[in-house]
Amino acid sequence: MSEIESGAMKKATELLTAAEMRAIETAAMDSGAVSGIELMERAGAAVVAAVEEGWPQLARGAFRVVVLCGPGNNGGDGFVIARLLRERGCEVELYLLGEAVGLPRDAQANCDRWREMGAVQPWPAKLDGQADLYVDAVFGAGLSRPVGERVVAPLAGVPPERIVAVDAPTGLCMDSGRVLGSAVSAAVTVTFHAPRPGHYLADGPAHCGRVICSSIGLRGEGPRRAVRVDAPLVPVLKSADGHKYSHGHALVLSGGSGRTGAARLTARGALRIGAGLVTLGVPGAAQLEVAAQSTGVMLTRVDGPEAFSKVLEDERINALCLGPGLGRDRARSLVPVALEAGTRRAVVLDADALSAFADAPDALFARLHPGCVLTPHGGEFARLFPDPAKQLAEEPARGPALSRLDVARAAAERAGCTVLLKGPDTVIARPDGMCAVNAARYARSVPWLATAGAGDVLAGFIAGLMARGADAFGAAATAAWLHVECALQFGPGLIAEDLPESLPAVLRQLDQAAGRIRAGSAAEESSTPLQ
Ligand SMILES: NC(=O)C1=CN([C@@H]2O[C@H](COP(=O)(O)OP(=O)(O)OC[C@H]3O[C@@H](n4cnc5c(N)ncnc54)[C@H](OP(=O)(O)O)[C@@H]3O)[C@@H](O)[C@H]2O)[C@@H](O)CC1
Ligand SMILES: [K+]
Repeated sequence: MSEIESGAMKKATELLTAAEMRAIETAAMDSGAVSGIELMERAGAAVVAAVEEGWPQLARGAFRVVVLCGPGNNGGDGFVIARLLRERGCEVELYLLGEAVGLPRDAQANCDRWREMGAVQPWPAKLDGQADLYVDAVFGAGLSRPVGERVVAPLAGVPPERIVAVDAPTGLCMDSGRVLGSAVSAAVTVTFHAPRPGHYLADGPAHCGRVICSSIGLRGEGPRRAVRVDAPLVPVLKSADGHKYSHGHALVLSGGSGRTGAARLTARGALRIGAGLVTLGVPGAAQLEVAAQSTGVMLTRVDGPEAFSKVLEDERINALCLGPGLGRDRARSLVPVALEAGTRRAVVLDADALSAFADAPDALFARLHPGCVLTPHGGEFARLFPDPAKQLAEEPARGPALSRLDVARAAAERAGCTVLLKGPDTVIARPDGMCAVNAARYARSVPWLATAGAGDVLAGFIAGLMARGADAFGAAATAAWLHVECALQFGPGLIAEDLPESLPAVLRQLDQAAGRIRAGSAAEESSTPLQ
């Protein structure tokens, strides 16, 4: 079920890095609100609750569990889980990586409690794979270096459907979703307080299975430097009193004859998302072709930079999109004109408008402003930002590993504008470091969105929202979220043309969900008992 159907309408969920989570835990403990041992007990209990839900056969008895504990507090959670499952009548075996001497204090205390009911066995070379459940409590937030084969070997032959991971599957970096050395793959990953970027980025989803985020009674929030997008961040439903010009005018620049399809998709996207007017800027030779294929979109002739400047004398044109099917030569001559108006005009640069500047990205960056959005896929990103891309491609030597958030942030700072780095884990970064992740993962997985022209529509969605007055970051994050919702709405077999056409159904659901919330609050208001 897509999240808009849930009616929850929460716009975004904070994603905490391991260090941010540690700071919240430490602050709570320092304030005296809770002790480390209490947090560990709650964490263990949360995992047991998830196990009871996911493995209902536990309640029927004769349930055999293997718990693998590491040398830190993740292992400490493992001792709690072992004890609680034993108390529920399970047959529990526990193995510890390393020696009990040297465990952190809270983990040590829980190790001692476990010893009153069971043995702590030395690390096995392999396991028989016959238990009903395996608990991976080896490493979590403290993963500091690549994991050796010896660590993951016991779980090597165990099917992921029988593994529950505590906080993260061992070997997965929670900040980046990257594997350090080797990593466990689990059916369920239970994390605490707030999800982490690594549950959504890179390899995270392939290793986590399903993510359950459980409260352990902490109240603190992090610095909100990264969020997962759960709903539109900017208004997408139109108010009743708008006029077409109050919804802006987007101009999409097209390539020449035979290459106008991409820009037409972009324009359609901008129109569907609610720009008041959308015009395609087309070279003379392609005018007939575009006129024959486009309805609802206006046409204007733009042969070169001079004609483009002339068209831009119309101040009502407040958002531009250049790149889809534009051709690199045309991009090189038109992009500087598009950026001349500075922050007065929103500018979305995609595809050819990015590749055209691969040899001289600094010339492009010098002209960009906070009203711009760059929408590179991985290859375009590497051409414009070779240094961060190269660092990201290197095998991580220590944890936490460099993440897609880190490189998108670096790119946004360098470019001085919003950067949307495409992928199933699309990252949108603002120059001040704020990031949003639009995760097409887990229940929002849409492999059929990898289709020609889908990116052109996304650029149109962004330009359309910016024409309507949205800020660059909010427009990009919202467009990315809606793009995935459209793909979910349509389902397999989707082609790019279907994306704009799926938008009305998505918007209708948002409208209905908003209506439900309004109706809900009205009901609450009127629920005072009658006198
Ligand atoms: N704080 C709290 O109150 C709460 C915390 N909670 C739980 O604690 C977890 C975080 O605990 P943590 O910080 O102790 O880290 P953890 O993941 O156990 O690993 C650290 C140990 O592993 C070692 N090590 C690392 N990588 C390695 C490698 N590749 N190969 C070999 N060794 C390696 C590392 O060694 P070192 O780097 O120090 O040399 C160190 O000994 C968190 O995920 C959550 O489950 C919950 O109970 C809620 C309350
Ligand atoms: K773990």
